[in-house]
Amino acid sequence: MTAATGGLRASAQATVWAVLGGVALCHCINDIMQSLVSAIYPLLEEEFRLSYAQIGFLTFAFTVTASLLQPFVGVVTDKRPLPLALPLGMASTLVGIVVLAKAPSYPVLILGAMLIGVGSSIFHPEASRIARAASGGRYGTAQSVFQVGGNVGHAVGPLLAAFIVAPFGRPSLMFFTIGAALGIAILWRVAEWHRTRPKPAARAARAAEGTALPKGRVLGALVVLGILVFTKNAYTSSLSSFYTFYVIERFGLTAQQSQLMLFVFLGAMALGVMVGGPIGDRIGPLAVIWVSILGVLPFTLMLPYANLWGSVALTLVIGIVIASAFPAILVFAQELVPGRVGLINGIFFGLAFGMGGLAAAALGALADAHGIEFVYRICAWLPALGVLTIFLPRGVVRAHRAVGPTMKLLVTGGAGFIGSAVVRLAVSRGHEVVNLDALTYAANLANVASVGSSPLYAFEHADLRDRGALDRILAAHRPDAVLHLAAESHVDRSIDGPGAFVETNVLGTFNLLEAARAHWLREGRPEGFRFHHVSTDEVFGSLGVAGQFTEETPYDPRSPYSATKAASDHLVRAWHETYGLPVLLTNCSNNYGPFHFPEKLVPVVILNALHGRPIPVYGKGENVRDWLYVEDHADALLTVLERGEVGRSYNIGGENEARNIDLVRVICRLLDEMRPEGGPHERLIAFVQDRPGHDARYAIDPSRIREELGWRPSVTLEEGLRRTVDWYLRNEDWWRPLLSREGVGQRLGTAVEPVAG
Ligand SMILES: Cc1cn([C@H]2C[C@H](O)[C@@H](COP(=O)(O)OP(=O)(O)O[C@H]3O[C@H](C)C(=O)[C@H](O)[C@H]3O)O2)c(=O)[nH]c1=O
Repeated sequence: MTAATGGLRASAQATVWAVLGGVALCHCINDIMQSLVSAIYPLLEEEFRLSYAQIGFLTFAFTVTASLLQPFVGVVTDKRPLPLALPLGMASTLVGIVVLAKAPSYPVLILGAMLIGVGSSIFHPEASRIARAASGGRYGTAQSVFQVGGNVGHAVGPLLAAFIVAPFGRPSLMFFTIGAALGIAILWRVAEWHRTRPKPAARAARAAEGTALPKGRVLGALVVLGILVFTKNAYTSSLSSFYTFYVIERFGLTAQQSQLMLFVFLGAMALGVMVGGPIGDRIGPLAVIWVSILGVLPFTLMLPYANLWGSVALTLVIGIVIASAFPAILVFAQELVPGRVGLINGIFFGLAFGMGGLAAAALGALADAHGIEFVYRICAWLPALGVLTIFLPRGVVRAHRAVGPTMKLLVTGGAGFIGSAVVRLAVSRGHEVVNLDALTYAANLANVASVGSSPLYAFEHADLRDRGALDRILAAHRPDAVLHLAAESHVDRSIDGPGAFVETNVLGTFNLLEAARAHWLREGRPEGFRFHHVSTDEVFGSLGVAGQFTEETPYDPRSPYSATKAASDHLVRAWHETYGLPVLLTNCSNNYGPFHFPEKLVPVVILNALHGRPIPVYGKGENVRDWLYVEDHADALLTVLERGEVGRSYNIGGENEARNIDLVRVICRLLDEMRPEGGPHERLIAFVQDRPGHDARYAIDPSRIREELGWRPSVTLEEGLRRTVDWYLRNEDWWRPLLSREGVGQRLGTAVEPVAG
């Protein structure tokens, strides 16, 4: 790999870290103020003679306000960014602190706590969303950085309380307002950045964020995650609310010493959230949730039996382990409901605060009745609820896991169907991506709107036939690899007008090879450079009833389209043999999935059925294709790019062979279930004139990629089609404008007379 390949480019990295650092700092200041609510409890108890129940209720007043407001803030921020949210949130917390410092009575104390709750509810969802938007796909790390700010704030709160509030009394809270004013100034800068960054239209962004699981499973998984948030927060918040009393009672500590003990606990939590996110980005958030929620149980059970120093050690471990779950829970939930990050943040922060407060109030009453130790024994068992993680769907987070070192990729055809899936996945894995696209009839920038504002993404409007433009773009961006997907791809169109296919697929690939070779030489032939040509299994011709295409199958293209792809494959191999250009080739089977342009079989069937129009099946529908879910294909392409052997080709198939007619029937049945209308959709099937030279059967032998690179498709055809149909049902905004594009909805590929000229 080149020197640049090992990490993100400096500029993008600096932007990411500057924004994340700013958000974390603001979070820290905000949460220092917030944590003072519980840190001054011993003082309040002394001054106002409060019972545990009243103290619990104070926490409840703070958290109930925060939890009820946060989902609303989340919904608003999904619709449009709120540049004032962060300063406003901080300002409200600030006023709450002043009220708390001056409060003459218990009811005014409650008012102060509620004002701090309002501040938190405005602050948290939006700050977390900014962190995610700036993260360049490392969502876990972004949540960790954001949350470590909060946890450091929570830990520093008791420390300040120990040395300032405890000796000098409540009015010293005013000191903190000065620090908070400083925080607002920094926040203003972050908010300014947020306001001025390019924003994709919210709807297009939602449409572009990929598929989701069936609604029932999403809901079930969200409920489980909600219970885990409850577990984590009821546990940590009730522990921290009563910690000071617990250690005072058990070990006879002073108020100051008890605050130091609280600092150990909250400081350990800061460490926990710091490590949870990056580890989650590596091994998957689900694994982190498992380890942390279940792993904390034995340590908690030991706590009531430990001596003072044993308690300090256990407190450290418990804090680290339990807090490492939180970034992972949040990232997992965000992945479940793509495009609704604000809402999910709102619900989860709301739940986190609300559950903690509810638990504190209830446990406060219990502590009055049965003693503080009893409360501990209840808390100890809460993490057992972590067993519910077995119900969480594993597939959701697979695509978002960072793999290998990051690179700067030039992706051609990144506004197309397969290209855009590669762009989205590559950005989500932290790669920098330059999307080069000519924006011809099948391209659509809405396909990449979800990454459009990422600092890792850039777009270049250029045509492969323009060699000058290719040289300029390669010199300007200096990519570590070229992933070449741009092509005219529709077999029917190649029958009606083969010229465009020869120009783009053959001459375009030739131009790109030459421009890439010049770039590679200019850069000093970097060892890690790759030119990856994405091709098709159609180059191998047509199979009979048995057999499969291997990488050794002789080329036998039979349509103008496949002939041009075969030609470009040969060019790429020749550039490797002759000039030593480090190339990779992949030949894939038929793709399907979200963002598929409505000229190919799967979207044609879905949309014609939805409109009650005839579903055209060529010939008798007995032709067989091997169906590959597009997001699996994108994953395979990045796998080959990262680990494939130079000069080698890899066949990528879905291990899902089906006759066209059977596939069409499955889609009809899915639509009967998901959008029942009139009668069964199968009634719309119409057998029409066959495609000239229609290849009978394609089937891929995927042994090489499976055995050498360990890649396999992740979804069955039934599951992939269900996701696809669901996506089209939910994304009319995306497909509706495409219906008026040239040739869509018409029968193509029957013009066998030569075109004049
Ligand atoms: C559009 C249409 C197609 N068909 C039949 C024709 C084929 O046997 C099968 C799939 O046709 P489609 O045009 O969607 O895809 P292929 O011709 O197999 O080619 C596709 O998969 C390969 C790997 C690529 O490399 C091509 O780029 C890609 O377009 O359904 C119908 O029966 N009715 C229709 O309305």
